[in-house]
Amino acid sequence: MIRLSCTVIRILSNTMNQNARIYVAGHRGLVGSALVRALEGEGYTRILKRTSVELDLTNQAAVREFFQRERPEYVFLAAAKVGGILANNTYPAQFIHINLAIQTNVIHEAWRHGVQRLLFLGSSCIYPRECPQPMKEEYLLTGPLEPTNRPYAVAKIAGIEMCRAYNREYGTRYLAVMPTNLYGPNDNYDLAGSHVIPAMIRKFHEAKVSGSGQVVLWGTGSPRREFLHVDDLARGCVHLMRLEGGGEEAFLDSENVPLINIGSGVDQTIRELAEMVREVVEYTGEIVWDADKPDGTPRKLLDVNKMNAVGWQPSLTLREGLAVTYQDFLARTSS
Ligand SMILES: NC(=O)C1=CN([C@@H]2O[C@H](COP(=O)(O)OP(=O)(O)OC[C@H]3O[C@@H](n4cnc5c(N)ncnc54)[C@H](OP(=O)(O)O)[C@@H]3O)[C@@H](O)[C@H]2O)C=CC1
Ligand SMILES: C[C@H]1O[C@H](OP(=O)(O)OP(=O)(O)OC[C@H]2O[C@@H](n3cnc4c(=O)[nH]c(N)nc43)[C@H](O)[C@@H]2O)[C@@H](O)[C@@H](O)C1=O
Repeated sequence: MIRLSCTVIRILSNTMNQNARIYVAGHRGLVGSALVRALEGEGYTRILKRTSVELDLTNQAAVREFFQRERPEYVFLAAAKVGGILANNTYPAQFIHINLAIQTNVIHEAWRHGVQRLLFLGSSCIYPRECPQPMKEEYLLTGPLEPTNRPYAVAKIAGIEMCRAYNREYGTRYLAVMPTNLYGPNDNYDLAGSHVIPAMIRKFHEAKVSGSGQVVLWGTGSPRREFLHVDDLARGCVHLMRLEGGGEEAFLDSENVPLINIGSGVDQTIRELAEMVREVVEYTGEIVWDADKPDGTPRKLLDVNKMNAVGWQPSLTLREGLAVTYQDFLARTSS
């Protein structure tokens, strides 16, 4: 796979100076922690962080007070209620309520306190269930959504619309980035709430250690998914945040909407993924498919031409990413 072109990035990236006050909302999560690694790796030192206990982003008064006191100049909005297919399907009210509350409070208070640049993280589930593949940004709102995550997707679409509306009415330059399914360090390995990759890593690893001859996976294994290592996503997000005139036009649509997909551009079936994870973990037992569990969207492959056009490419293949993620899982579970 082509390695990230640092030269292109440096040419376009000369804003967001290293003393800028940058708020990473959700800094302990999969995405937020990767954003902090990427920013620190680029020399940023004034990164504002709050846990959900220190600052509950569903509390509007607390969010207002935080922005008033800390005055961030840039905001990465990676705090959200997040989960895999089962969690989304089991807690639809929480997924719509908490996400609408967090993003409404953060986007609005960011604007009220003069933040010109905010990056909102959406998800590839915003596109219609039966979307033409690969999914282009312009396919948003062209068909019915996948029922297992519709409340979450509707909240994310509202977030995109807020960025669009604030940009139009108030002249901000907010970005809405739609990542494909992600994985990497600090992922959620709780089997009831997790996405498929951490679930497979944990299930295969525990079966290997216990000597169990069988691992049960969900659905039919036939849906297709695209995956991106979270460090590649984070570098892409930092890159986008730093673009100024000359780079940004490349991904604005006819209404100047800064909606941009980010993914690897490659997908595979869940069954193929299972074989890859099994190999990485070195598990030799049988895989059983529980068809009573939902499959979800049949296929989710993003069109990533816009992202590639602004000089970003992923650096890790899925197999490489799975290998480093399993090593990270081992390091964390053995300590
Ligand atoms: N994981 C994935 O595959 C994908 C994720 N995304 C998007 O990326 C973003 C980040 O997801 P991800 O990192 O995976 O999620 P995680 O669950 O790993 O992290 C979410 C973070 O949000 C914070 N948070 C949740 N509720 C609140 C609250 N009420 N107040 C303050 N903070 C809160 C948590 O903080 P704390 O730890 O302090 O409790 C947590 O660290 C989300 O917008 C998600 O939709 C998009 C596509 C795929
Ligand atoms: C990021 C994305 O994530 C969610 O959508 P999803 O892509 O369907 O998520 P998932 O990772 O949970 O499953 C992918 C596929 O894998 C299958 N699968 C097999 N075995 C296990 C398993 O053991 N656990 C899980 N979770 N899935 C399994 C599972 O049945 C499905 O077919 C939404 O939250 C959505 O809102 C969203 O944005």
